[in-house]
Amino acid sequence: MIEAVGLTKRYGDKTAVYNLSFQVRPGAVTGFLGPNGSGKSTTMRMILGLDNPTSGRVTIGGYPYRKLPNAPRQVGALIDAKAVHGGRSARNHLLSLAQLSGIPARRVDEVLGVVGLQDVARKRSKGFSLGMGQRLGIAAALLGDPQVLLFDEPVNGLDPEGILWVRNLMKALAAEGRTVFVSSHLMSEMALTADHLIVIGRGQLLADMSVKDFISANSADFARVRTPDTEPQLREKLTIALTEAGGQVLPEQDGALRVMGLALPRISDLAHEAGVRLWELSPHQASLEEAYMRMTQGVVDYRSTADQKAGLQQPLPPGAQPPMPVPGQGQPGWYAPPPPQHAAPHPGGTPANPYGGPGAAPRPPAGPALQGQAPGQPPSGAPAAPAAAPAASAAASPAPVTDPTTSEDAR
Ligand SMILES: Nc1ncnc2c1ncn2[C@@H]1O[C@H](COP(=O)(O)OP(=O)(O)OP(=O)(O)O)[C@@H](O)[C@H]1O
Repeated sequence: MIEAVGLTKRYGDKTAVYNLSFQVRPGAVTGFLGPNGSGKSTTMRMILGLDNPTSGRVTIGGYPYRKLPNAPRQVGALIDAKAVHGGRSARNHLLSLAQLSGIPARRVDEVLGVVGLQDVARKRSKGFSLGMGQRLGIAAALLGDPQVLLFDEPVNGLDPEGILWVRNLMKALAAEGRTVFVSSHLMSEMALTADHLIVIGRGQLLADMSVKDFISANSADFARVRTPDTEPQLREKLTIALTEAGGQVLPEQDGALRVMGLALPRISDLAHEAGVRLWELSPHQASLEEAYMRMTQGVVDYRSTADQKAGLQQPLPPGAQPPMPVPGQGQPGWYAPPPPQHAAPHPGGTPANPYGGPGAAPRPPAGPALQGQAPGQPPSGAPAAPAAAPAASAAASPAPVTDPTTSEDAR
């Protein structure tokens, strides 16, 4: 188990992580979510002893990483896939890591097979694509057959097939009873991969709950209602009737209405009483991505400006929120990792039922599980303006001897 208590990291007057407390348990994939610059990598680096906390502590199995007995066999990590000696072959890179940690050479070939790099094992890694580099980083993390695994943005640069492979690998590792902690800024990916979520914004804890609880706490049900396109006055009439009955009504981009706070039968009755014919009345559930965006919207450091001239972002009516697409998520299925240069048959996905139950009232964005300071209130020292890109690099740090992402030259 990984346990952080009051973890805080300051770089000068920049507070990267503030008073973070959480536990990452074995037997589950725990997703570590947050917008860019929210402190995920900094937290991971502190877990691995690559950065010292300004205050607070973080332990693995009760020990700080640097005091962990036989750390390379207990903890594996992918922090920066680029931190590899490019002149070495993938196999030699892994062999040198294995030697340093007393891991038998045969394990190198095993992990090369697991990540699908066996056919390019003798090629220099500097010729590797981003995705192949990620696979090599994952191979290094698996080298010691560790019980605790940390992956920082492991799907970066991977194609859809690679993303599915990583997803299934994480799940398989957790199913074996290992502790799997994986960071991402993509809620959609984490919703498919993780069992539990830790969400941070500007270095602070926003949520710590199971994916199931996150969905039920944050995915508001709503109804889509459509009146005849040919009679706009009916839409207006219905909007007034639904609003007077306590519903929240928002326009959808295609001319339909999004109605929250009223059950479907009630909407139907109100429409009937108002003499409004309906062309559509259907139950929907706001996507998890939308719930995550709402939760973190006050704590995003880097935000694009609208380019209305280019038509990239259309202005919405006053008070309206942008409607989101209804989710249709694919079902994961396990298959062996293919070599990166060969396309494997994609197992495809059966869309999950995207519809929630009708009529439930919308819940507040972060719900009861929202923890710590409110989003949008940064800790002292956290600037509201965009900061410089992180300078953190595993290669430049006093790394533990088997940190798989550390350049061998740096050791
Ligand atoms: N060595 C450093 N010196 C100064 N500031 C740093 C350093 N490392 C990180 N930061 C700052 O701390 C904040 C958190 O950075 P961090 O890389 O941990 O975020 P992140 O959530 O991993 O972001 P991303 O999703 O973009 O990788 C950022 O504002 C970053 O600029």
